[in-house]
Amino acid sequence: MGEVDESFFQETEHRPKLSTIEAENIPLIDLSPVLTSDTSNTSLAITNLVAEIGDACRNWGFFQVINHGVPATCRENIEKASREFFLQPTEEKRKVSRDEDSPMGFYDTEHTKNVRDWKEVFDFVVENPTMLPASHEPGDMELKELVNKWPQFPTGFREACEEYARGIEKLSYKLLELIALSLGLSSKRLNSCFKDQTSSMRLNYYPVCPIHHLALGVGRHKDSGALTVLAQDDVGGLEVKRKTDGEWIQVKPTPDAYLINVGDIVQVWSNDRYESVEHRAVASSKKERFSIPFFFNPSHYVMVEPLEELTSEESPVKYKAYNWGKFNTTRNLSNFKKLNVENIQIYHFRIHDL
Ligand SMILES: O=C(O)CCC(=O)C(=O)O
Ligand SMILES: [Fe+2]
Repeated sequence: MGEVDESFFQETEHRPKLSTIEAENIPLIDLSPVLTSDTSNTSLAITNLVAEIGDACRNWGFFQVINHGVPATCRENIEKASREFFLQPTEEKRKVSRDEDSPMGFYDTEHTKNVRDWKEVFDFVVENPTMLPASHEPGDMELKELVNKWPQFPTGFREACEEYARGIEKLSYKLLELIALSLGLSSKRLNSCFKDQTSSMRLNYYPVCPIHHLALGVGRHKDSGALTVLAQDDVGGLEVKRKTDGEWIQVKPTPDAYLINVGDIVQVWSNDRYESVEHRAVASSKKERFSIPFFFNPSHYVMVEPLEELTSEESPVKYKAYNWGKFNTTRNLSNFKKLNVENIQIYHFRIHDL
């Protein structure tokens, strides 16, 4: 990481608090009922599980899952590969640097809400290549291919990433189906939106931070996709904005669990029944931290809008339809540089005169 400069400094109101509130941890949900049967099963265990997921999505927007079916070795392999990759000298990592034309790979100057994050990342797409709009201009129909850039070292890095991605993708479909059921939809109602998925994965490395009281590992934000499945190590640092009072709550890491949050797309599909909740990661002055989010995202051509089944005269449509690919491409522009404009957000598509 380069010299400490003011681009890392959060505005006073967004700086981390020195003491965080001890609160109950966010819900921990046992997925074993869907390990042994599929989501079309109507057993009492599945009905109860669906109700738990619905409550967690409504009350927190976040939950943790255990007995999720992802083999422990998959996670161990990618965690080891990630650690070995980031602990290499910067010039080695820069061999797979991302840039505007080829946005997958290594990056250490990301900004969230125009403030630099205290982290390094490595990004890859789950389908290689992935198609996305070439530009954010609404009239431009040209597509571009996102292609992964794999480092030569550590050996086995690519295999570990690809194997883990397949395991988490399977879990993501299960979660999508459970969330659909919890909204009163059929379990497979949303699956076709992911036919040409634009899902991506990120390896996050948060180095020890000497200015942890001024900077954040990742600044406050909401995830713009459908679902995020996060593996965090045992250091901790992720904070979630509690819906009841707006306080930042630390998510205590649970061994072998994945942390799930619904993103903006689920908020729009559900017509605000489930909200995408703001979160951030504090940086530690003592320990480096690693995390791995999987961003489960639909095909670029999906028009995101409230689902017909969830709107009615009593629950009128709250969002205008938007094209996911264009939204994503516009959002990604701001990750590369400090912009003087506000980032695109779903509330720009909100219908105000209800
Ligand atoms: O590292 C974490 O705990 C959170 C990362 C995150 O929120 C993100 O990359 O979107
Ligand atoms: Fe996030």
